[in-house]
Amino acid sequence: MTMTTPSSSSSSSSTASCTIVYSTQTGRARACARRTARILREKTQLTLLGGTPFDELVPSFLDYPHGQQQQQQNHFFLLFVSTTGDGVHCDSIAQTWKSLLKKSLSSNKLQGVQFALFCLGDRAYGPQFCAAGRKLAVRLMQLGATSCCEVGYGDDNTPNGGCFADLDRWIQQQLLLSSIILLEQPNTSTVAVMTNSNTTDTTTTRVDTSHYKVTVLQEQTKDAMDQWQQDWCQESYQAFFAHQSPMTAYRYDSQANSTNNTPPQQNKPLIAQVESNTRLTAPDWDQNTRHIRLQLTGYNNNKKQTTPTERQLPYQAGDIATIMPCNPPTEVERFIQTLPTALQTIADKVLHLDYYQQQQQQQQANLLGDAFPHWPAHCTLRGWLTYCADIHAPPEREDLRAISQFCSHEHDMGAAQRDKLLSLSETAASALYVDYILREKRCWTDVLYDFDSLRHLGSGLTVEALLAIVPPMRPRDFSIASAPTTSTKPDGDFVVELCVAVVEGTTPLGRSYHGLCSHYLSTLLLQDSTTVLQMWIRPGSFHGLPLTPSQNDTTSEKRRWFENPVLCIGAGTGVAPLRGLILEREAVRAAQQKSDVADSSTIAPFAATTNGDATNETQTLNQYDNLLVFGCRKRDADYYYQNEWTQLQNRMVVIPAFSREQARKVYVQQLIKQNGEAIVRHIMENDGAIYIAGGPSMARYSKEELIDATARVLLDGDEKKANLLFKKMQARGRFRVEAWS
Ligand SMILES: Cc1cc2nc3c(=O)[nH]c(=O)nc-3n(C[C@H](O)[C@H](O)[C@H](O)COP(=O)(O)O)c2cc1C
Repeated sequence: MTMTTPSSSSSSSSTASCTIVYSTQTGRARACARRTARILREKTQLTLLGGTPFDELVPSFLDYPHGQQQQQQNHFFLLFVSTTGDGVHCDSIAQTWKSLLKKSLSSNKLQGVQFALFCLGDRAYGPQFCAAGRKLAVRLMQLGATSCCEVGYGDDNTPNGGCFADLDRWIQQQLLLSSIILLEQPNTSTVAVMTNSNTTDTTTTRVDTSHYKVTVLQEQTKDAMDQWQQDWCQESYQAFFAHQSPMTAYRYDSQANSTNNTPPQQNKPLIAQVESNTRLTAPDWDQNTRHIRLQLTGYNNNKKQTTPTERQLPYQAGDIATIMPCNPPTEVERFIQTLPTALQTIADKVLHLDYYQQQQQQQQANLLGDAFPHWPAHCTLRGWLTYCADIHAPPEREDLRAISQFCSHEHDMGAAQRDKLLSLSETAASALYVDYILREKRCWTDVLYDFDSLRHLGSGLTVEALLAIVPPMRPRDFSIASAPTTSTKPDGDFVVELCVAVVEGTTPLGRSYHGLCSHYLSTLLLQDSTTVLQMWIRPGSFHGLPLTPSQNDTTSEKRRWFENPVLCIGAGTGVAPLRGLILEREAVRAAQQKSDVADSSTIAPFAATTNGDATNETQTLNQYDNLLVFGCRKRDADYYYQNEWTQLQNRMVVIPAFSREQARKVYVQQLIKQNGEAIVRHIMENDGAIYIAGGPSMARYSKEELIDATARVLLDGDEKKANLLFKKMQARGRFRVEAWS
């Protein structure tokens, strides 16, 4: 996407202009950017430019045209930055962030650049709350940029709307808006009160459907279920799927060797077949958690390489599988039934979709708006709804505003429904949005069903409008639970195992709901054993850990990796990447032992290390190279992989925290505190590693207990030194957190 530079497009030098840029992993920062753009359009004279992810910004910050400061003094960048991983930046800012960190940049590189920053995050991550946004603010200022407005913080857990509630406050309550007024009128000493602050005028926010031209062909095709694999539209769907690839996904060549040659967004998904899909939780337990084994075929690694440690593996322990789900036929049919009759009748006709790139000026006017250019060129409406449209997602408030214009005036309740949809998108009605959409988990289908004037005669809802409003299907992430070394077959095929908790339940009003992707995965084998699914593999926070000795390591260095103990801490499905790490360590160790024997090496068997000064407790833990502190509810209900740990009992110890087996709840962090001295001595004194996976609160409390124990046991109570030690361990790959909400 190419942008105009501020100087070339500001309508006059006294009108402020801003370029909107965002970084997002799951789309919320983009939704915030879109909402802000709409509000600014309604309430200010600002010229809005751009509306793009950081790494697609042209010119980038660093290429920002210098020497035109006079013209640009009232231009600013409006930035929306989400945090992911353990306090790190999202993929869509990776390149920009790398460039910004270059040591060679002078401290006035961004002089004259003004920015307003809204950070998105989750306070459950503790000190890592909005870490990425805060780091960006510091770096921009180090390079001479100035912040023209107090930094805004959005927390997922803020009552009545999460990040969006915080965003509205940031915009309205004299932060962003007042800064803009000062930019527009630099000599104003007092902030003007905004007029039309509660506008419900939709003329400025009408959905522009002119990007698309849909031709309905005469052919009719019934089979939507495997439509994406049919010859007549396969290429179209593949182009759409490739565009949904995560930026950091591995690219495999035709032989599926990892390769970096394919440009991002032309990265077709891998095709997997379900080998097995079994329940991990007890049959009478209300949580359904599955162990799913996926077979990826036809990926020949270099067969000349024989030992697992030398062979190029298709993924690394702790990597992430990004799965492209599809909507179940029943939900698609229900959605179709909520559409105007004219659309229902063409649901199975072949469609040809043309996308028109708008002229630059129009593009700016439709900033962050209504054009997704990558829908498949050939499909049916039913196929599009099955594979491409995220109709199971809750509509954002801006989406409700967008569809309000299609409430038919010919329907008795048309005007009232339009006003209702508009008010649901207003800041003042955020509690209503929370009650109606979030708490009741209403998705697109539910909303279209409830607002029946949208399908009434005269609604004007067309396929073009749906293409403009409904968001594209978003692939979902799952940590890989298997060890790559033992999952790779001699012919190059490989297996990926997942541990998936199926999201399902009942809302406060008694409506049942389920999570799209976990439900999709849970039903895969049940439907049809030949079903294939599409996925990518990408690195997660545990990627690149020192698990596998490199070929250049000396024998004694190789030995060290196996001798150093590892502490894994996890709860629930957080055990998935930890299982991958533990099994991989054991697989590499076994392979190494075999090759040591073959080499007639004099290396002694891998004996457990002991510590002369140890307490009884330490001596017990010290016998094991793998410690797992695992939290679940009950031993007989959801103690995942218990049998496997039993088989490894000579090499590992599990400290389970069963939260519901006694009157008072017990969590992993309490067991870490209880065993703190033994754990810390064993891990720290043997140059071990610590990996945590699961919910952000569990991860934070566990880390705090570990730091506390390290300070107490090893550093005379000096917490600062303990914190520093963990930072150093992190830099060496010896401490990592993979947390998700
Ligand atoms: C895997 C994962 C890791 C996260 N890590 C952090 C974190 O370290 N700090 C934080 O404040 N928020 C963290 N979050 C919360 C996100 O920043 C928050 O959900 C945000 O609204 C997502 O915005 P996005 O949809 O634009 O990516 C994390 C979320 C996920 C899914």
